[in-house]
Order: sequence, then C-alpha cells, then structure tokens
Amino acid sequence: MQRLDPDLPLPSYAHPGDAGADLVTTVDVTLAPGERAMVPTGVAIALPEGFVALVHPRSGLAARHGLSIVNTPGTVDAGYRGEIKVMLINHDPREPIELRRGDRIAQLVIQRFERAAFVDVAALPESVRGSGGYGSTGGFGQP
Ligand SMILES: O=c1ccn([C@H]2C[C@H](O)[C@@H](COP(=O)(O)OP(=O)(O)OP(=O)(O)O)O2)c(=O)[nH]1
Ligand SMILES: [Mg+2]
Repeated sequence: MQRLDPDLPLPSYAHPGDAGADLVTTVDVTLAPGERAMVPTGVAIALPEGFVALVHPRSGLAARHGLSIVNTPGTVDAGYRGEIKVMLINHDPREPIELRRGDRIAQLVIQRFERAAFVDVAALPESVRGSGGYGSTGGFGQP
C-alpha cells in the first residue's frame, strides 16, 4: 500500500479478526441531507492478481448519522493504482454530516474472487427456485 498523504495513517483493523480495515478521509467535508461526495482516502494499493478490495460503509455511521456509500460496496480492482476514493452519501433527511480530515469513513475488505468464462447457451439447467425472485418466498406479515 502507498500513502499519498504522509501525515495520515495506513488503514487499520480495529480488532483482531476484523474483516474491514478502516479508511480515513484526507479532507474536511460537509454533506447536506441527500448530498453525495467523492472523498479521497490518501492511499493506493497494488493487490495481487485474484484479489479485490471492497469499500464498505461503517455500520455505526450509518445507524447514527445515515452515512452510506452510493456504490456500496465499491470495487477496487487489482490493477488499479490510483487513490482509493469513497462515494459517500448522506441519507439523513434533515441533518448535515460534518466529517473532519482523519475521520474513519469506510472500511476496506480484501477478498479472493473467481473469474468466470461466460458461455452462450440456448437453455439453462432447471433448478428448484427457477425464475422466482423479488419476494417470491414472501415478505413482511406473511407466514
Ligand atoms: O468505491 C470505489 C470504487 C472504485 N474505485 C476505483 C478503483 C477501481 O478499480 C476503479 C474503477 O471502479 P469501477 O470499475 O467500479 O468503476 P467504473 O465506473 O466501471 O470505471 P472503469 O470504467 O474505470 O472501470 O475505481 C475506488 O477508488 N473506489
Ligand atoms: Mg469498471
């Protein structure tokens, strides 16, 4: 990982066993209700092939302030060498969110992934679910 802003720390895991390493904002930013902003984190990464870094929201900020990420989870490709950025959004209908440089705004989860070889076929094999989806198994207030 490369620090593009030497005064801020590398992402870090808050506890042993945590999946996400917290990312910070390098800038002060205020988000009005409904507003979004692309926020720099001051770090870049070179992942090994076969790995991806996913930018996830932090649940505490979501629960307390309505802060989330527009494209959650953001995808950082192994070949990407630019600064990791976070597309924050304030979902609170009333309160602005004020973030200060160094605040932990998101978390980076690094995972292995599979790549598929997509094959064009005339028909798919049958399954129990079939094409049922979008609530086909029920929702609120139903057994
Ligand atoms: O939350 C994010 C999402 C993406 N990226 C960077 C890393 C990623 O590798 C690159 C491209 O992201 P993505 O593929 O999601 O965006 P796109 O709109 O498809 O852009 P591109 O055409 O460059 O692939 O942008 C971030 O820094 N943060
Ligand atoms: Mg892309």
